[in-house]
Amino acid sequence: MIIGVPKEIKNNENRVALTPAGATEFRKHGHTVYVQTEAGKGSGFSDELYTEAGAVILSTIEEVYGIAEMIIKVKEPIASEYELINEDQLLFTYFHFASSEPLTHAMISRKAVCLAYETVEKTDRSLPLLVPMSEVAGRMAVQEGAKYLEKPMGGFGILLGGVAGVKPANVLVLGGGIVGTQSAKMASGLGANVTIVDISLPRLRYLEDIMPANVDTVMSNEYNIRELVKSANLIIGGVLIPGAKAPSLITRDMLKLMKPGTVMVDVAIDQGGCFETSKATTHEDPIYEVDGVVHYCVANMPGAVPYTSTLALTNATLPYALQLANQGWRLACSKNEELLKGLNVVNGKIVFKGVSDAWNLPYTDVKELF
Ligand SMILES: NC(=O)C1=CN([C@@H]2O[C@H](COP(=O)(O)OP(=O)(O)OC[C@H]3O[C@@H](n4cnc5c(N)ncnc54)[C@H](O)[C@@H]3O)[C@@H](O)[C@H]2O)C=CC1
Ligand SMILES: CC(=O)C(=O)O
Ligand SMILES: [Mg+2]
Repeated sequence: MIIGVPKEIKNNENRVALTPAGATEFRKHGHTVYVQTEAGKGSGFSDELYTEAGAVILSTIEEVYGIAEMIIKVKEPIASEYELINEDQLLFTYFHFASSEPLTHAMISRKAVCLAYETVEKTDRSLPLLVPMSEVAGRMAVQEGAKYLEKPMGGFGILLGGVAGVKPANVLVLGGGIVGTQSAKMASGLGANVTIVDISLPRLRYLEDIMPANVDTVMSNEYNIRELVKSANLIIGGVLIPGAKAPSLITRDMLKLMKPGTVMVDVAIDQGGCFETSKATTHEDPIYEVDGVVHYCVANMPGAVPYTSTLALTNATLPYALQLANQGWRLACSKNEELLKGLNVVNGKIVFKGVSDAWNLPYTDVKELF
């Protein structure tokens, strides 16, 4: 198969979807890899390293989209890429369709085959291609939160861990999945008082068991969240209903209950966000304020730490990408349920229920397309 790796063009997105090690694996399986020049630069991989690994460097994004049967990317295509996408072309990347109606319509009209990293799902319901980036974003959420809690950055002016004789900060984590667990580990390690809320009692039970003593677990419901936001200094949003629009757990009226300078990091922004007042921001301009509350809503947080993120992401994606290249998407998806769940939009039809529900568009059972 002919594989194309474009350079990411989302704001400050320095990850790349394939490393030179991955290019070597594709070559060993008889595939041809085209990489856009400087695609790996931000992650520390020069064009020369790809060439040595057997890939061919192309100078423009148009050439990459023009030649490839499968495009491997990191982030969803942005508007300037839409017209480069061809009918039947396989796109393997994050899409987060439920947070973007224009992207959904664009991919329908391009008639491409869109296999989304974030909905590839194992039988134990884990999301193997989301996990590594959720680990990164969960950890980063605490770093970013700590930074914006500093007074000169617009925050309340509290140190997460406090010092002797002074209480630490209160950190509220919404969702105790991968993001929530990593955030809680980081924040508790710094000495903050952490509360994790989740709707899953077994998950809360597990977290209660493994977390240190400065982490509490609380059932997620409106009443409890309304109480907890009053004393929170940092709120981290990490809830997920796979493939669907995130629920708004923090409504606008709750901001009035918070202390001015409270910081809210909405990691779930890529699925539309779990705070009613969230709107996606960029690494260049990451925060804004509503009612005295600082909002950080960057949709590609791991893009800021590409050395870590590219390796973590490609460790997980490569085995799936190789299956797609070796067998083609139809055979690979019919043999592997995990990949089948990644199909979101196929040749103009929405085949993922969370996406059709998000935009009130018709749903087609993916099995009809085989
Ligand atoms: N902004 C960014 O750069 C990044 C964003 N993400 C996003 O972060 C979000 C979380 O991802 P993961 O932690 O991997 O998901 P996950 O599936 O591991 O965890 C989600 C948790 O939310 C809980 N949940 C669902 N509804 C809830 C509710 N009403 N109240 C409380 N908890 C609820 C679930 O029980 C689950 O434990 C996703 O939207 C993901 O796409 C992930 C990586 C990077
Ligand atoms: C998961 C995601 O949105 C990211 O890694 O950017
Ligand atoms: Mg405890």
